Amino acid sequence: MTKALVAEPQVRAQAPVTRRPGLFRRFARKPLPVVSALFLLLVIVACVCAPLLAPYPFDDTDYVNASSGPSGVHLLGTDTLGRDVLSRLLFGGVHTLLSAALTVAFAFVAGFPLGMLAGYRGGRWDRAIGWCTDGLLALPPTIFLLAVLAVFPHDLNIAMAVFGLLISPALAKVVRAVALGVRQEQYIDVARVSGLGDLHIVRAHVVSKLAGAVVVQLSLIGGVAILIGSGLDFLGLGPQPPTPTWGTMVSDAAESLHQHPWLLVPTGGVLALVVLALWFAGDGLRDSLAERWMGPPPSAARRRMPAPPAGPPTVPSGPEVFRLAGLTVGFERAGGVQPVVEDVALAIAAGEIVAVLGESGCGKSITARAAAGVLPPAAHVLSGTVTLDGTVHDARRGGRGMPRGNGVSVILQEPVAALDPSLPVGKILAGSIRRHTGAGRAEARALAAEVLDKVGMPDPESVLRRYPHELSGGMAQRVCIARALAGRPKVLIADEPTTALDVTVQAGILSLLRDRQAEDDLAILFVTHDWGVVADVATRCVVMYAGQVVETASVDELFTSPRHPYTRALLAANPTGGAPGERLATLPGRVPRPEEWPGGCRFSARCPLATPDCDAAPVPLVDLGGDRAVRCIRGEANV
Ligand SMILES: Nc1ncnc2c1ncn2[C@@H]1O[C@H](COP(=O)(O)OP(=O)(O)OP(=O)(O)O)[C@@H](O)[C@H]1O
Repeated sequence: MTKALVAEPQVRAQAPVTRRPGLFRRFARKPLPVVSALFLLLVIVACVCAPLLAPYPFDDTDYVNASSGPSGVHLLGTDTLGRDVLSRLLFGGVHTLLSAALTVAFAFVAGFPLGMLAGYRGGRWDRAIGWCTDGLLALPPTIFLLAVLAVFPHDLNIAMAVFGLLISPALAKVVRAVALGVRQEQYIDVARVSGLGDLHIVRAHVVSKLAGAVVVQLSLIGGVAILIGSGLDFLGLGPQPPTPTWGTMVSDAAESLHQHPWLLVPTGGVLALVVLALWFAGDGLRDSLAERWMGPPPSAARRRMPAPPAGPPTVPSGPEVFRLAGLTVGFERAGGVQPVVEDVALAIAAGEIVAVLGESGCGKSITARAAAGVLPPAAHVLSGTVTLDGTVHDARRGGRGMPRGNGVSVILQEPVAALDPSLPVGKILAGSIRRHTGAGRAEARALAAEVLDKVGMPDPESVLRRYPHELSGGMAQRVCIARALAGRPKVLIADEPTTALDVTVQAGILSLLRDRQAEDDLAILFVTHDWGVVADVATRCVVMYAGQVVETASVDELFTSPRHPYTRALLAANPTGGAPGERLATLPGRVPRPEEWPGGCRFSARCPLATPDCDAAPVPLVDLGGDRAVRCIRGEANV
């Protein structure tokens, strides 16, 4: 069923899908990395095929031509014993490159999972892994390698594998730093709330962002390993003569430097060139990986006035499905944790849209995010419970155990930021669908097209192939809604989902949410600071001020008989309610910052009805019966 769009601009929808070149083609456009990679490939293949390609055995001596320069017989000349330099470089390369490959492999196997665990999990994992990696980095690698070689004489492979472990913290720290950053992206929070497991999120959303940094780090480690391994060979600690390695060849060349300086050119040259080529190729590969998901920045979102109310919302029905109780959330400030929302409680019935309203900084988003379990890392839930379908979950543990995706889902203010920029829409949606339905790849893609159709997306097949930055704000928000609904959630938490959108797009998204609420009996917690939106979609309203709920009521009651002076002042300042030419009332002053909250009524400094009694003691939320409650000492009298 395709819903008609409400005059939503489809400029980007009609643009042809940009086909991105694959990784190989992007890499092929970079001359220096390409030449470096080809050179490396040539060296590796030549070394591996040394028994076939080398013109002479590595220990074959030609005394007549000893210490000769390049010639037709010996392309790179001979050493002091008349051994062919090219042949020895080819045979020796196997040892040198193999030991470097072992270093890289051990560094990766040890460093990548540790860094990922520390960065993605954070907290105790991060601290514990940080101590281990710092301890490992503090070990002097040279002394350690000499000790290993004392136990396993001349076994450079074992020594370099140990070196891989010693240097793995360098990789772990890079992986941790990137994973830590990616973990804080909105699309990770949203993926978690849409029910995806950690393993899936790491595989689908984190690993791709790490690939570039890991490639560069591994190429650096590889280069350093070649140099360190050659250094150990140079000192005679590696394989013994006549077995060639690049390090022993440089050592031989250094010994005869005055008599036969040419010998240092091919031996030292190959070492330097291979290391440089490795680093250049690594950088090029990193850039090509990054280009895969770098698109033009999303167009700046415009904020406009809302559409006028479109008639009464669907009448709520059904039993309570979601309840937030005693929620207090704080942020660390100098001197301790400062609460920014306090003792917030609200409930939503199936098929009901509850709006959370208030000025900027009142705590609406923090409340919604705590309800969804997607608070910023710096936030601490000090108390509170989230009850979903009768089961109580501890909000201090992020509502751990609460069903995500098919229980609670979330959509946020910036739809493009909530979508992983490195994945096309099809993959983003299919991931959620497969998680919830167990469908195979092809089936999940077909279902993804269906879900997009259900949220009124024109030409779903084409949208599935697009990347987030190729979508308009309205289309991206529809994709977010489609993903949020893919698991058939009971509760949708919408944190200002239309604020960043154009007014016509806003109307389309609101109408879509109303449809889903009515047809799927969806309970929606809708954060907004816009009375127009409240009138348009909400059935009940929770007004917040300075971190507290100050009034709750049905939307009709709130519009006709607001009880709290703050609600009245907000309504009076509502631009959609003003008559043309009439001066709009403004709300003097500002919301006090959490550190400035007074002991009594938090609104008293701005309240026209304030008396000394208002500041005497904290004001409780008074139940007025039915849906109504108000936090004002005048309580019921406040009419
Ligand atoms: N990451 C953060 N670090 C520190 N304090 C924060 C952080 N995020 C929010 N706060 C504080 O928490 C309080 C509530 O913020 P919140 O974002 O919930 O307000 P809001 O009502 O949703 O405002 P807006 O409509 O502007 O989003 C504010 O005082 C704000 O300064």
